[in-house]
Amino acid sequence: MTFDKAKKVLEFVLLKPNGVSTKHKINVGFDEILCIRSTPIKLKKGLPTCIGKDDSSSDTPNAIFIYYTIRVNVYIWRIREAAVFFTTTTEKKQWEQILQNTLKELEYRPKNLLVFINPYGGKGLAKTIYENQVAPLFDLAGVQAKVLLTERANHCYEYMQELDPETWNSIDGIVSVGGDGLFNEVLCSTVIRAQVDSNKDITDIEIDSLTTPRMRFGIIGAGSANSIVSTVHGTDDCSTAAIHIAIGSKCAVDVATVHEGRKLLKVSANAISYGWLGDVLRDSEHYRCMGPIRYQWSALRTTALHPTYFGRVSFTLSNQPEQPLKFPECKKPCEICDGTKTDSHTYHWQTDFTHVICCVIPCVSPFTPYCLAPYTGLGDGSMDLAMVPKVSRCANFRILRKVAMYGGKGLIPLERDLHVYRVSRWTFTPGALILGENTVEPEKVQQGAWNLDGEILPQPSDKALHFRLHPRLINYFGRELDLDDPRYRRCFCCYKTEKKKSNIVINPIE
Ligand SMILES: Nc1ncnc2c1ncn2[C@@H]1O[C@H](COP(=O)(O)OP(=O)(O)OP(=O)(O)O)[C@@H](O)[C@H]1O
Repeated sequence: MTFDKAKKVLEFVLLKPNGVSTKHKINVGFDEILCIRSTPIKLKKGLPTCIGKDDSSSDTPNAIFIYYTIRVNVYIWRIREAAVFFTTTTEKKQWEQILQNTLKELEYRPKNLLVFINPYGGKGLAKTIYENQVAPLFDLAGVQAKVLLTERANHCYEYMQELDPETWNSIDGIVSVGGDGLFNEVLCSTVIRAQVDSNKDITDIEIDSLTTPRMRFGIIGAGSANSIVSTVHGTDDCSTAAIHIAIGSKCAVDVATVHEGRKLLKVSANAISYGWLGDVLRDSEHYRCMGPIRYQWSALRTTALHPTYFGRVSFTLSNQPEQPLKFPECKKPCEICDGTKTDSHTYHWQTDFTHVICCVIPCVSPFTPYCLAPYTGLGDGSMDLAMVPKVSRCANFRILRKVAMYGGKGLIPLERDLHVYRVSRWTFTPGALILGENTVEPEKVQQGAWNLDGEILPQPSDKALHFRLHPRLINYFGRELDLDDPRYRRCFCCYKTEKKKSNIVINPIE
């Protein structure tokens, strides 16, 4: 074993009985080492089963056991053991001390975590998943975790708002064991508190920038959709997520804030949608007793009902194009086209919409395994806004089927009804507000509901909603994937045409 202190890398070379080195060697970076122990643990399929106390007085006085993480395939991470034997106990102790000290010096390793478990999320297995698959890894890495079982909706939001400053400042990471809804509570609460602590007014949509919370976020996917965790790691495998938390992986993620005038409604790090997707979520709430299958049932019902909503989407592109964009015409009368009203955004489109979908991150979920927004990234400083005007039931079904089976990527060249833009902020003005002065009964204009990271938000008939992106606002326990790694190229056509990141395509649209 050789230790490169400058690069913080261990090189293991397997020796022949005569001391000559073989070709078998591996390099292990310290940021991939979970722990170093005097006593071994039992691993089953790359995961710890029985840990036991690390006691140097046990029967392996001349050995140390190094547990490091490996990527077993494109998505899944597991643990491996390297047992190193020394000729004397003194030599072993010297090595052990040097390695343990180097491990302690790693600045990104979390020491204190706050863990929220929603015992009723998804299939109700969150607590079991935490105890069996997550806690042993945290124990191995020596991470202290304070665990709280949520008792009601908003419990963890309130808990974090009321946390005393000393505890708040000692937390290195917040882990939610549940679905996207629980994570959204954690996200909103942390982002809001970070702004209060730094005297920033988060309700002001024009604010220069928000303060990045000092703690990182982690999700153990124990909910129904687990979209955010699947997007970050390319999988919702709980042990993979736990390994990234334990070794302190770090990546920055974009976040959007949702405003109604001077009121902050939500903070989102996933997908915001109006029309069909919002209605599916609203309808699915009536069928919670069916479990995760309720989404498929409500999708069928909503497709049959086929709602469309009149409104105006105005937006500002994240990068100005060289040539002005061409748009389909607005549904008349449009006050902005007529010149009777001005708009703070560069572009607008007023029509009847079947879908308005904004993705802050690519959005991998069981229903969109190939990404809803394949051309956006986790922390690329932009969100993708997709609009589909009123289309027939058949056309809508075709669009949904293509997204589910091939992802959003295949849809863009094929569907002329789909309009996608890379934006930094946008506004939705509901039909009733536009028609206010021109209709006798604006309240009779139908309003849909928003699906905000899997939570329902009804669209008020008399207020516009504003959305603003805050690039790389939060840090997540995950890795920026190496796009040039050949393992991401899964088939010949992908290899030839583009770089693949799990199932997320990175090349932006030119
Ligand atoms: N103990 C609890 N009882 C009831 N609701 C809770 C509890 N804890 C959290 N919640 C709320 O339940 C909602 C859904 O939780 P979560 O996301 O964990 O599970 P889910 O069933 O997978 O939902 P989703 O459909 O959002 O994925 C969250 O908005 C959260 O605020």
